[in-house]
Amino acid sequence: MTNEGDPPKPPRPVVICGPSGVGKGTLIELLQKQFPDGKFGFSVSHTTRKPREGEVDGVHYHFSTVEDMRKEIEDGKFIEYAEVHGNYYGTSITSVESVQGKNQICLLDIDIQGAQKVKKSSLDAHYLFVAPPSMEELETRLRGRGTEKEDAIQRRLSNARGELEYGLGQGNFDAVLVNNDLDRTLQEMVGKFRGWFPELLLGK
Ligand SMILES: Nc1ncnc2c1ncn2[C@@H]1O[C@H](COP(=O)(O)OP(=O)(O)OP(=O)(O)O)[C@@H](O)[C@H]1O
Repeated sequence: MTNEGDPPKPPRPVVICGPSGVGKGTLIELLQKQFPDGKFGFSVSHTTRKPREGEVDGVHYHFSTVEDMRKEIEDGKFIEYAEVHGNYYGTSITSVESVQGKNQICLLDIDIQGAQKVKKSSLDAHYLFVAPPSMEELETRLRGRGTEKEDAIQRRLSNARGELEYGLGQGNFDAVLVNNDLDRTLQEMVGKFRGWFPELLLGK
């Protein structure tokens, strides 16, 4: 029950999942460019992996250490966390709250393990899965990005099979997009968002 004096309820967050290299980061960046007036905010995850070239602490990730993250996890500061490809990744309560506090649609770019935990949390989110047109194309993108060594690429590709199976499973996501042509996928994504947030995304 909401009373007149209550602050407005923030928009529901959107969890965006998909195998590494499928294009989640690229799509989120383009989405934010299409709506430059701050309709969307990005929940900045924590990670213990090393920053890639050009990645900025507090913008792309909060770069942390295994020791610090374990402590904060124990202290209950994370909505979800997971060990992926040998590193910890997690979403802190504060990072989502700081976006919601600005009344923005909070975007969470997280892996399947994380999404499953978010589903069990009190965060009432929409779930979007991004799939590659094929495993071959996913491999091409991962290699083309040039940010991982061979063993990391292999690990990501082998994880991708299980992720795809879950992502494409009946009822696991509210929407599934196949990221073939980037521009088209972006427009499909915008279409889904318009359906979920009609009043927020009017006329854009
Ligand atoms: N539709 C597309 N067609 C061709 N290349 C694409 C497309 N979408 C993204 N890419 C390219 O694929 C590579 C991987 O994209 P991106 O880094 O956004 O993936 P990601 O899903 O965010 O990966 P990670 O989970 O590892 O961060 C990038 O080099 C990007 O430019």
